[in-house]
Amino acid sequence: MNKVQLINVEKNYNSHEKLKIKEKGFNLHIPNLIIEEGEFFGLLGPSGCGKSTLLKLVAGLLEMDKGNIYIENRDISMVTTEKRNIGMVFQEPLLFPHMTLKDNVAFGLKMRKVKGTEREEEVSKILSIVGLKGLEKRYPNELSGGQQQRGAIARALVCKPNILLMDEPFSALDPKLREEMRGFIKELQKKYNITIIFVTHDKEEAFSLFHRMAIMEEGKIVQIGSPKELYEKPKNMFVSRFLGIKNIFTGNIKEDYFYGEGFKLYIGMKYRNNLRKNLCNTALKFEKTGETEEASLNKYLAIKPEGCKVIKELKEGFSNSKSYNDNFSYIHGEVKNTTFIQGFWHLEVNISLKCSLYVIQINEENMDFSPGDRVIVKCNLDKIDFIGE
Ligand SMILES: Nc1ncnc2c1ncn2[C@@H]1O[C@H](COP(=O)(O)OP(=O)(O)OP(=O)(O)O)[C@@H](O)[C@H]1O
Repeated sequence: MNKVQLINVEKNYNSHEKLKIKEKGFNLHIPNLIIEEGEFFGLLGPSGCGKSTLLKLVAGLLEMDKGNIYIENRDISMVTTEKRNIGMVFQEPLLFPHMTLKDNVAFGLKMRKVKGTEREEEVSKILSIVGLKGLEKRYPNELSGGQQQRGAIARALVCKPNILLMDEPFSALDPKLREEMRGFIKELQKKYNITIIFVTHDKEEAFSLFHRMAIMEEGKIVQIGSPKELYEKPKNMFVSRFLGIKNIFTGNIKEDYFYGEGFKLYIGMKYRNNLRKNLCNTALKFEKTGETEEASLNKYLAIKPEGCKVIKELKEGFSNSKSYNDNFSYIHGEVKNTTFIQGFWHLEVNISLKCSLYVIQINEENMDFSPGDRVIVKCNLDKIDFIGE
């Protein structure tokens, strides 16, 4: 079921009278965004791309210039914030300092005129759900950062909101607590099937939490998908860079090879497999120059670190970049850096004077690596792709 839908929503800060005429305005435009019931949905993007603006529009804290917002198929565009029944959690817990935790959590219910005993029951229930039972009488300054944020979550959930909006709720916490809180919200979301829209610019947070996420740039959604989909098929260089996807090389395709800066990689099978046809509409721009299409292509080649395997070069005469069977390509290199993390090698291999390839592979017996080792990198052609600009 559609829980939230935004249709043709626009917010233009140009019309903000405080902005000087010459100042470049900001324009948010969301043609159509659907968030499903029980979905943990992320809004991701660099600072200033409009994540909080989008959240505020859903909450009714900002007025739209155009468009409609629906919650459970009801147009709430003209409905006030209080009547939208939305829970909100911000970066700072924003608990009232002069109230106990219990009173803070009860506040929303009191405003809704929920009677004493029912209120007590609801507050007690939600405090035990967020793991704060026993701390009812404490004031915010007597709670840790994580406890305060749990208090803020309890306060947002106690009125049984339609949706929970969270704007970088854990970014002020230290790394250990942040991880703990991520685990906590993930479990809570799953257990109670809460629909959450969560703003972050932290990739790690995004990959560990969201069912789906939207990557935003300058007020627009560039790509939507599950973290896995976005990692495997980033739409363009902006998404790839933002997600920190490694091993992206510029170069040209000619015949069965990709020519990067100082290296070449056999991509025959991948190329023949109609990849070119699939990408024509999205990524690759074929210039009609009269030359062969292949020669005139300027492309970004992405090689997934986990799709490669580094093998020690034992014998001479291994011809560079030749495929021994159709689904792999081989490239010579020299190990530049090695890091061993919990059973995995993270290797940086120089494949030319200008380019290095980052590889992640499981540790195997007799497979120790050191900087300076001559190696062969075996690339799985299923794990290479081309990306549009
Ligand atoms: N009230 C306002 N008046 C004018 N411009 C504004 C206003 N609020 C935000 N902006 C501008 O709109 C753009 C989007 O802001 P927004 O806070 O939505 O970004 P964000 O993606 O949430 O950023 P961050 O990650 O830094 O919180 C920014 O360029 C910002 O300067």
